[in-house]
Amino acid sequence: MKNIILASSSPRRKELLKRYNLDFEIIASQIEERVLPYEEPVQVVMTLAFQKADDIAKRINKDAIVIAADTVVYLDSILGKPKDEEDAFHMLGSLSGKEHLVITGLALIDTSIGKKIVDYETTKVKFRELTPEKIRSYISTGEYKDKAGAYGIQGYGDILVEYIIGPYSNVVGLPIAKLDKLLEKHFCMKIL
Ligand SMILES: Cc1cn([C@H]2C[C@H](O)[C@@H](COP(=O)(O)OP(=O)(O)OP(=O)(O)O)O2)c(=O)[nH]c1=O
Repeated sequence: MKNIILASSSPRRKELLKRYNLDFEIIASQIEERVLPYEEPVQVVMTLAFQKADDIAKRINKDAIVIAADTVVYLDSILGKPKDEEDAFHMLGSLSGKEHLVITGLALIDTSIGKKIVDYETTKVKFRELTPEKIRSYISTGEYKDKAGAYGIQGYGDILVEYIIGPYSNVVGLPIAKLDKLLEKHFCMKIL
């Protein structure tokens, strides 16, 4: 069995991967996540996921498969993590009553042979019409922090969502089915 390294500081990614039949180590990448305004969201998440995986692949001195991901919310423009409560208020207000996309880039690097695979997954999420009171109540839970689009569907944020089309784990930050497919196809490995 190959060594697996999850290059992530995200507790959500760790929890999603821990459910499966896979021993892995966590080493968070230190890259500065810079989004250029003219880039397409798919390009952005794949580039950032690759930079995270590559950062760790270059720093470790052993054979391993390094897995990294990057998630953004997209509605006319890219919504990353909110800077503060006001930013979260504006983000959630702009998502109210509309469909948006959650896009996660996934990067896998096998350091033993230098193989690099980058892909992405998309999930459509429709929000309810949200009153300013509802948005404020949600923000007061504190769960908006550190999450793309200022919500977490896995927590109180579920109350904001009317429906989703596509994989749930992708919204939480690690598209498990896509990861399994890529591992199977390119690295002859399964996570279940
Ligand atoms: C939309 C949404 C995002 N998120 C999270 C997933 C990601 O952790 C975060 C997006 O930030 P990312 O920059 O993708 O990841 P991160 O900084 O948390 O972790 P790392 O780069 O070290 O891997 O938003 C949820 O947890 N639930 C949701 O419903």
